[in-house]
Amino acid sequence: MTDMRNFLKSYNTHAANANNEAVTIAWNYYTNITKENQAKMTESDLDMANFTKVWAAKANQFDWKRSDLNATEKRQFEKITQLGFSSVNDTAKIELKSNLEAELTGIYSTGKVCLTEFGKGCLELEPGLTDMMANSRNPNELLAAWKGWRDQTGKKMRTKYTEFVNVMNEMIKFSGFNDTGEYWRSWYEASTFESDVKKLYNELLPLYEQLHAYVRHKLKNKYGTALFPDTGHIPAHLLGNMWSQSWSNIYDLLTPYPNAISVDITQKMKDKGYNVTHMYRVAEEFFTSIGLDKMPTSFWNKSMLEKPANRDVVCHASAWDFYDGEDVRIKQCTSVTADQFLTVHHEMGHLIYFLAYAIQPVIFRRGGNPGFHEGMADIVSLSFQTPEHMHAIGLLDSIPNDKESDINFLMQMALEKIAFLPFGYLIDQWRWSVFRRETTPNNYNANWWDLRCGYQGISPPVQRTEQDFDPGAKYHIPGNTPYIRYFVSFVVQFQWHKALCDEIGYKGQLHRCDIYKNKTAGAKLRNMLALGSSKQWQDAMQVMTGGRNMSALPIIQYFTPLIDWLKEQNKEENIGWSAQCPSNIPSPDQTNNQARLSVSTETVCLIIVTLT
Ligand SMILES: C[C@H](N[C@H](C(=O)O)[C@@H]1CCCN1C(=O)[C@@H](N)CC(=O)O)C(=O)N1CCC[C@H]1C(=O)O
Ligand SMILES: [Zn+2]
Repeated sequence: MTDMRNFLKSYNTHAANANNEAVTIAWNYYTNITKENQAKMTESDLDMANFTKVWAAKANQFDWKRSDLNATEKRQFEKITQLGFSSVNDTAKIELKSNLEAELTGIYSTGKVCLTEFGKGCLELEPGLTDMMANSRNPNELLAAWKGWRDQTGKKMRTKYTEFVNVMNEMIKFSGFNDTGEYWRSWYEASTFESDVKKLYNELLPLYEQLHAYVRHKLKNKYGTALFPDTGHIPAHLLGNMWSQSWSNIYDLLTPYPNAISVDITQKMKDKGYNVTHMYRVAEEFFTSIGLDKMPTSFWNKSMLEKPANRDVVCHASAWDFYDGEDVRIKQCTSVTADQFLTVHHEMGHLIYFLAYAIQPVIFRRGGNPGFHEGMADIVSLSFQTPEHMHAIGLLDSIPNDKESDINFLMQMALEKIAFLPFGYLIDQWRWSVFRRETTPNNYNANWWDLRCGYQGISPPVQRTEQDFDPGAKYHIPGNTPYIRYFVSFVVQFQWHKALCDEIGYKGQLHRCDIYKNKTAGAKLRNMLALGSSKQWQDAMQVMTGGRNMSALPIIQYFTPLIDWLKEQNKEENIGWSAQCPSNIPSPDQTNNQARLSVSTETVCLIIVTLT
């Protein structure tokens, strides 16, 4: 027994060092994309795979399953002996997987789109193309950015991604999984996980359908019905976001009551002279106000909070744990916008989780499940965006209490949280089907768009073929980060928000609850966070909510006032869209002619005005 306990202590010390080394080498690549740093990361991946194998073999020398170790000690052995991709003995496969992932992430992170016909020069995704998708109201410009990004990223990844899927599936077989998707789903420790999320999606679909119908109606008013297919889909490039996953940036086209109060966080931040550092200080102050940790000094010295001028980096924001209980970092090409401010809170939420479970043995320094980590990253956003909180931090002059302003606020939240649900759900529906070989390279893109049209009710603004590889235009596909975690997060964060608001005795409407400065709320949250993955997530859920399962009821309760309003607005609307994508999608040259025509029309008008 003591030798097993000594083994666990020894593992813990070695694993902390091994993880710290591996994360540092990965950090060097992600903050400086070079062939040399990629090679070092591949070397490190080989070392990590070897470390995992060696220590799993040592662990299995003990008859730990039949020992009288306690449940938590046995759970440590169980996790130490889970080999994942490391079980394969063929180092060539480990190297291939590592290089493909680095190259795919590199293609994504260095993609540039030259929009000379719109006088924009060559733009990177952040901030150039992201800002354009958010702020342009010119459909031709939006189409050029939307198509250009897919041409410069996904289109260049198709062959590598096919290889990537094959090598991952070959490797994971050695750990007893049929395919990579089955391995990824095993992290949720529930044999019914796939049907559980499907059930949640169906419970939430009515909310999304109402929002979709309202937004489609408003966008038709703005852009004219000619752009919209008669199948009920919304063209993907009009929703303010490169992937149509969050619609907050087109709120100005959707405002329910323009004469009532709306919170324009971007403008307010600019008015108040916010800079990047201040955004992080404000986010940190939220967490400390509820009794959670402040950022260690090393965070400020070692993070990459702005895009460096002189080298290629992976700009997609991320949170990094260096497994020494103190060194936690954010890598983000931060700019002063509302979206970015939310991401700052998101990434810092991950860091708060890292710091809270640093008390755990290294093998347990993970979220209760990956969706829990994302839920913690987002939970503060439900308090932080309330008019109450905006007023508390000086971004709103007074707290509006009229019905119209309340609907305006709920609309803003729905454009962020309801709009996301089908997107969060479908990414891994596609990937799981690829790993299962139900989706194969000759229908990668067709199946992707079947899901995008079917679940999201959006359509491609220009014809797509199997020369394209649109999944590759979304970070998590080349970056190989599973995505169902975000769908889980968008459900559980509302369960936790309700639980925290109940705990602090809040009696108002859930969507106006702000846990800011409430130490009771922070203490309850910390109790769950500190568990890490030492317990099954259902136990952690019980700590937070008293129940053991995911539930759609809190998010439905939160948005009910808006859904009732939307049903009123949508009385004349055909709710929903056809399951298949529209058949009459314009071809690229048709859209080019449209673009030339619209530019020339503008020019002609200008000449007439000048001549008269
Ligand atoms: C902007 C955010 N970046 C991810 C995140 O923070 O989750 C990054 C990249 C992938 C994993 N990751 C991490 O930082 C992990 N190390 C966190 C952990 O430790 O588990 C992101 O991708 N988001 C936020 C909302 C929806 C989604 C999107 O933008 O589509
Ligand atoms: Zn996250």
